[in-house]
Amino acid sequence: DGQAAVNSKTAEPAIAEAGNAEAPTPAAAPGTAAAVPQGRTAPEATEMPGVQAAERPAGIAGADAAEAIKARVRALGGELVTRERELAETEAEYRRLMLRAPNPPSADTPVGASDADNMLVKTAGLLPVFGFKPLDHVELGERLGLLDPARGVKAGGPRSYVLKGAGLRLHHAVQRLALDVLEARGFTALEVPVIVRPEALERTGFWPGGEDQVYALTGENRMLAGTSEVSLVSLYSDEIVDVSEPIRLAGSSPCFRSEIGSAGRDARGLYRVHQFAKIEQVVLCENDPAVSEAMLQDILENAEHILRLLELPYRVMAVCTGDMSLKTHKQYDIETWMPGRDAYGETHSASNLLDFQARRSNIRYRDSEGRLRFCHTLNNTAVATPRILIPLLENHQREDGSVRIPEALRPYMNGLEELRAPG
Ligand SMILES: Nc1ncnc2c1ncn2[C@@H]1O[C@H](COS(=O)(=O)NC(=O)[C@@H](N)CO)[C@@H](O)[C@H]1O
Repeated sequence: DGQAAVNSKTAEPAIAEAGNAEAPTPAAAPGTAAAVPQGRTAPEATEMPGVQAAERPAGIAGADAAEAIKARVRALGGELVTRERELAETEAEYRRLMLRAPNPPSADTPVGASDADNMLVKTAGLLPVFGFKPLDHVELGERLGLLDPARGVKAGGPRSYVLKGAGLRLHHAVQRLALDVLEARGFTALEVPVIVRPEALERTGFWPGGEDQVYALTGENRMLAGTSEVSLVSLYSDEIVDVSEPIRLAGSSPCFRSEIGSAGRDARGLYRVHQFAKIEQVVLCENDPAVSEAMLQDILENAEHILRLLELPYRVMAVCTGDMSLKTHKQYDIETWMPGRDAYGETHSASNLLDFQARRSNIRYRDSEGRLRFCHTLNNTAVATPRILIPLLENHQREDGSVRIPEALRPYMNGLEELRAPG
């Protein structure tokens, strides 16, 4: 479900040069237009580089020489204007191309063409064995009074849903559980903007390319973010941060996606909808592949821990090159068993972006030698709902159509231990 990347149509701060994050703004050569404050003429020609400081001629000859030099200055001024326009055009083209330069995949990323080439890393939890034909989440949800898909469509059109009663409480419970797990693991819980500026999408690598995945607000230069990752990373843009301890952020937000290109895929139920909720993990750390690799394992484990608390069987996949978006260096997806599909379905996506986002967002830190370096950034889903309700309902269903609530979730459901059909 990641978002890919292509054309940019928005203003964009310059991409800092590779490697020299401390690149000072190049001082214009003395006497050139850039160095001459507005409204002043260039200093005496003899101070101009490249113009021979001729011997000061005496008398009439001197007047001719002065004229010649003034003509030269005018000519240089005209050439300067041309050169500066060419430079601006070249820099704009350079930035346009750099915005499309993909992040190199890690050496251990499987090479492949599509998700079919993703590699199994591990499976966890036992698949349920039902002594009966299991119902899918839509049937379960309607019988238990948790969903009302038909009425959702009336309001929102296709790929809309309605959560009702205990269905809504489950939706909140899984988010509260995820937030508690993350806060206990040093994450700061945040609610952040979902209405975002185009720059935020470009500086986090969703644009150029993901324009059609995003809903735009008519008449305003604002979009609805598909994930709070956009705002969480942008919180620190253009800042020098302290990552002596990694910065761990837990974002809670609705997410909006046009799902252009998904056509009729997963059109039934809660799997692929235009609006959903997610608790998002974002980490900023120092520019050290060993550190960000360790952080990737951390945020993966956080998600696995939540799945174990929900007592859901899952597997971890190493995502291949052909299934990664341009901003990703290394990615794992977690797929959770969905009996209604008799298959695993993606529920989490964990990525290490190295300095790809930090470079575009200009997020730096001072290393032990005092040098300014771009951070590494990572993200992973902690929980995305209502999609997670699919395995939650389907794996824990009983023959009588009731659904057991996992122990760890009960405190968030007022102690409720199971869901039963009303009446
Ligand atoms: N259209 C959708 N409907 C319901 N859930 C979705 C939809 N798109 C994505 N999700 C859920 O959100 C999770 C994360 O989405 S993602 O695009 O793969 N990755 C991100 O957004 C990253 N920021 C990590 O969370 C997915 O694994 C899936 O569980």
